[in-house]
Amino acid sequence: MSLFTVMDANQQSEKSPEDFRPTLRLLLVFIANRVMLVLSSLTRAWTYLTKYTPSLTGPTVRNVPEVPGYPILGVLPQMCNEGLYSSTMGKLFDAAQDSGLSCTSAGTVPIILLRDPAIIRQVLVENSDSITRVTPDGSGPFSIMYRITGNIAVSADGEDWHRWRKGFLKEFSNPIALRRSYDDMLRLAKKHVQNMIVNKSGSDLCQAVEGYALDTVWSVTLGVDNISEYASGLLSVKSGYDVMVGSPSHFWRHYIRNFFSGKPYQEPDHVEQSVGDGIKKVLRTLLDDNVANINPEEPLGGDNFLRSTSKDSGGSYEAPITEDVLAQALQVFSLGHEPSTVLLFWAIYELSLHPEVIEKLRHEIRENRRDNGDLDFDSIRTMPYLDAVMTEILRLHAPISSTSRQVTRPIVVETRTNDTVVLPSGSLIFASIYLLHHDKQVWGDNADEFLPERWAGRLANTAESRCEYLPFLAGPRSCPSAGFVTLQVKTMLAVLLSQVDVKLPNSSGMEKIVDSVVRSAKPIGFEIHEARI
Ligand code: HEM
Repeated sequence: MSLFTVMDANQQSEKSPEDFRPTLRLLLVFIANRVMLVLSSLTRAWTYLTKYTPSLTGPTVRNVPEVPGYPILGVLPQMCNEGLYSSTMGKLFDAAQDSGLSCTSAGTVPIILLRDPAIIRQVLVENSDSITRVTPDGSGPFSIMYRITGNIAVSADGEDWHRWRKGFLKEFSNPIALRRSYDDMLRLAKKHVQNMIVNKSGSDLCQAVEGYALDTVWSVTLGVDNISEYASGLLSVKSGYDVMVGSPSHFWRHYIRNFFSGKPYQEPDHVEQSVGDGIKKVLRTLLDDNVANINPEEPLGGDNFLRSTSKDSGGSYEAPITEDVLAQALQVFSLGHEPSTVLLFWAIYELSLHPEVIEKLRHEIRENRRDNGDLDFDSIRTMPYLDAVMTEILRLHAPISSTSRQVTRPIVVETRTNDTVVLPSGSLIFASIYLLHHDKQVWGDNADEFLPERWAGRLANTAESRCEYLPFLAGPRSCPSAGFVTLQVKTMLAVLLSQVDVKLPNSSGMEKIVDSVVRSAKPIGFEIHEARI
């Protein structure tokens, strides 16, 4: 019976004081129970606070300009997502104008923004062993991804990371492997452009190019080239994952969920657990359905990334899907097609605004194509204007807008104003790739303009090693698939430009949003007009 059962007035008047005793006892037990719950919650809150926030006095970093802290950053999702990326990052970036870096705090954790390329280099490249994406106790800026997917190349350190990274470099960057994948890439680009021609128009350009990005990456990964035709399960678990990984306010939601369920901070909360289970289930089905392609002892079928991973990690005919195969498949799931999709979207968008660039590209394609109309692997990799266009699109529209790390050992850096600064252990460092690529101090007054010509006589590699240009980051933790992505996007652009004009009738005043990647806030419709060049 509930304590608060409503009784009518007559019934009550017939009760003697004795009758109320059991109810009174129950009430006292209930109150004592609540008091205990509040006390234990407060104790747990205090333990959490003192454990995960090193001091409660609010940090500052000596010799670094400060902007006001955001002690409850992220409690309100909207405030956090917009606050961090547009407002907070912008303020930090402005404050770093003279010295090249600036700081604020979230709660009591120092947050340091690196603006100057030379300082970014000192931290990300020269001190790469004093920073991490995920600390051994499971915190750090990539901890959400880590709790959902478990250890994969992007979150791992040590032996696992070495082995997994090597696998990616071999299959997604090595020129011999890229040459091998090019014919499939070209065939898939033609297939997807043909679909666009047949459909004539569509309401969402991003969705239209996503199929190509998915098919090409899984063709190299698993040796199947029509994954986009049965990818609805994959895409729906992916969208839940992207929202979570790209949202800084998720840190707080996770903190609150685990706090109330009494779980340690490092463990996945129930929402993360269910997203992670969903991803693993969909991927497992995909791998099981294509197990012959992974089997290292299967005589038929060509090489692919997961088959060679199985071979290298002791897979057999009976058990081809090893732990390494699962980890690498999860990594491809996590980063494999979304950034390339938005990159293709931004490339088509930018070209639609610049017919003069299309003309120059078409001229270069005509000069280099073979008799059958196709560009061969060597030409597409070395055509200078296509390369400049690609580099400029990656500068203006870097799909991954920022990077962050936790400092594990104090790092000493020299500022632009020749001060020496110590970045304390435990602080979070950020570099905004988006703002760096639009920084007038680095790129001049025309930094916001799409100008492939700026790359004439300027090497992307040099800009990258100076940390002025970081679409794929630089240093030991840079993207190991940059070679693949560049070829993938160039191939699609070359096929599109050879066959069609793409018009985007409603794209003016486009707004961007930032979650795990930078994308258009609204779907952008398109029209396809055949064009023979
Ligand atoms: C346009 C497409 C892509 C862009 C712009 C891109 C960019 C990046 C960036 C900026 C990072 C560093 C992230 C950070 O530390 O904050 C990264 C890491 C990584 N990317 Fe990519 N990426 C792309 C596509 C891919 C693809 C297709 C794959 C796999 C098939 C991939 C696999 C990885 C891996 C494994 C890492 C971690 C590397 C390590 O820690 O050693 N990326 N990527």
